[in-house]
Amino acid sequence: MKKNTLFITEESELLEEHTNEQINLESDENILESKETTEFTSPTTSQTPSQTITTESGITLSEEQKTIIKLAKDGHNIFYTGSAGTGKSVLLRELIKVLKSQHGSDSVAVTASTGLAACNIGGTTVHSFAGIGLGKEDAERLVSKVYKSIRHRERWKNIKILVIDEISMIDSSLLDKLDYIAKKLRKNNFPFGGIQLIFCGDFFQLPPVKKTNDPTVKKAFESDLWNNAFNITVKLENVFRQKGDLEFISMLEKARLGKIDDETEKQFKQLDRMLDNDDIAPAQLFPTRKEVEIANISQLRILKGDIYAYTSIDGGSIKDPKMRQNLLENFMAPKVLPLKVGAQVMMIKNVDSTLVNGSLGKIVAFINQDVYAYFLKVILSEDSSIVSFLQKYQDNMDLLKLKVLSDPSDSDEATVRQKISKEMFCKPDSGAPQMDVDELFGSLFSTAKNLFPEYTLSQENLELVKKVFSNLCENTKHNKKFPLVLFKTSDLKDRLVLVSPEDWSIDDEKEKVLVSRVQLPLILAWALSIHKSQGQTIPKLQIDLKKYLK
Ligand SMILES: Nc1ncnc2c1ncn2[C@@H]1O[C@H](COP(=O)(O)OP(=O)(O)OP(=O)(O)O)[C@@H](O)[C@H]1O
Repeated sequence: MKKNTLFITEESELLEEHTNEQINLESDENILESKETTEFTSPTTSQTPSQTITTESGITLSEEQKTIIKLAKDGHNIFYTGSAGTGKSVLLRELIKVLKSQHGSDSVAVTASTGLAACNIGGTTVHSFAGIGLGKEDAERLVSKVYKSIRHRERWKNIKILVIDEISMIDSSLLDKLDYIAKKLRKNNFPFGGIQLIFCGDFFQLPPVKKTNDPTVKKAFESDLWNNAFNITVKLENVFRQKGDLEFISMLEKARLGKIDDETEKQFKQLDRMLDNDDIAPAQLFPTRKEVEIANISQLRILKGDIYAYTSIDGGSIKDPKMRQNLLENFMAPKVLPLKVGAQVMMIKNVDSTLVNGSLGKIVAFINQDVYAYFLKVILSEDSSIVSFLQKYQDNMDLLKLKVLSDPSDSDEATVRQKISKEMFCKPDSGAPQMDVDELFGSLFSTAKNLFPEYTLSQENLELVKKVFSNLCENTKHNKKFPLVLFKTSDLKDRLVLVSPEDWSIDDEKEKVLVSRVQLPLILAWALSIHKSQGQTIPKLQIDLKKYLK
């Protein structure tokens, strides 16, 4: 098998120990390692300008990013890495798009080591894709488990490419088990039964999760598979996140390598300052879930007003409480989500290209879907059309009813279960805190005014709108209220969204739901765990580095 290594740096020392001759060190220069072949050209030395690739979100890919796309299209197994902010995720999203259009959607399995990382690239967890449940059994048992599920068996047989993001969080034994399953099911002894592999991640970031200090947990590159599978390793060099700030990039690189000298330490200490606390407060990072919870709840307490707590609807066939609890903890969404007007929250699903998993926002109000539909219609109407709209609306209050739940004609078991759980979640809630109607009206319309400065209503129409609004609030006061959130989207615009519930589930190999949860796709976000922050571009951050600096 050909071995090529692009952009080798100190990081490779770590890999090298475990990969014998396969990864060649070339620490001084970022040039193509060409001992065995010169088939590929290093992006930095490329003489021929290649075609521009612009992603859906308008990013123009760099030469090094484009080279990886070319290598992937040519069918190579690739592991690509790079420090934080080098555009690994941006590249991966584009790669997935290109490979799907080349091979067809069903041929490309898009996975990641954790649910959050998977959500970032529109995929599933490796465990869920593979049909191995928790994957604790030995390889032989896992093969027979997967074999029993037609869906998973067929999936393994039919895919041509397997993408795994955040590979640093997968341990070597799981990777070797997956390799074994693929070989057996595909009756093919090539690595992963001949499936093309695209792995991405940074081994200097989070390691595999282990419950105790288990010394047997090894990193993915220590697996048997790694040695045999990868003929290309690429390290992205260009840091985009802190683009232009070469000094800061160099400080981060030293921290990443654990080589902080006195000068760098001084520079880090100089960053200790108050940040602007305008619309979004800096998110604080903590290592444990408990610390995150304490920090968020104490911020919530500072806000005035009542707490609106959303309790999830959980289902699934597993009855053993401990096992159930363990599985439910895999979901990002908490059992109880306490919120207040003014609370800082994070979206935990990808809604579209700008409102994504990781978008931060603030709660403006809690309103029901009827009030929201009315509010939207009013702020999107011209002053001149308001009177006729109000007339029609009062004649037929159903005019604006939002269709939130899925169509009942979708009748497979999972859809029905999801629909019933969502309906339960949305059922009238007479105990919910009631907001003063004048105050609510004022807050909604001042938010609208900030979003659409040109929006105007004559005093007379404003009175009419308010009267209908008050009646509507009174008539629907027991309807379930949802948080109306003003998000900062990834293109740095403000966007107002009424957040409705989502469904998460873990299935077994026969597609039976083991555990499921319906909850709002939000978490409190003044404080975040280091795990949840992995892979996200957070605009403002506060970190306690005392433990790490002298
Ligand atoms: N070619 C590019 N040109 C300009 N900006 C880019 C490019 N590629 C990525 N970016 C920007 O750089 C930032 C970091 O990108 P991305 O999240 O993909 O990096 P990453 O390597 O996955 O980081 P992490 O390891 O922290 O997850 C994002 O804001 C992204 O929009």
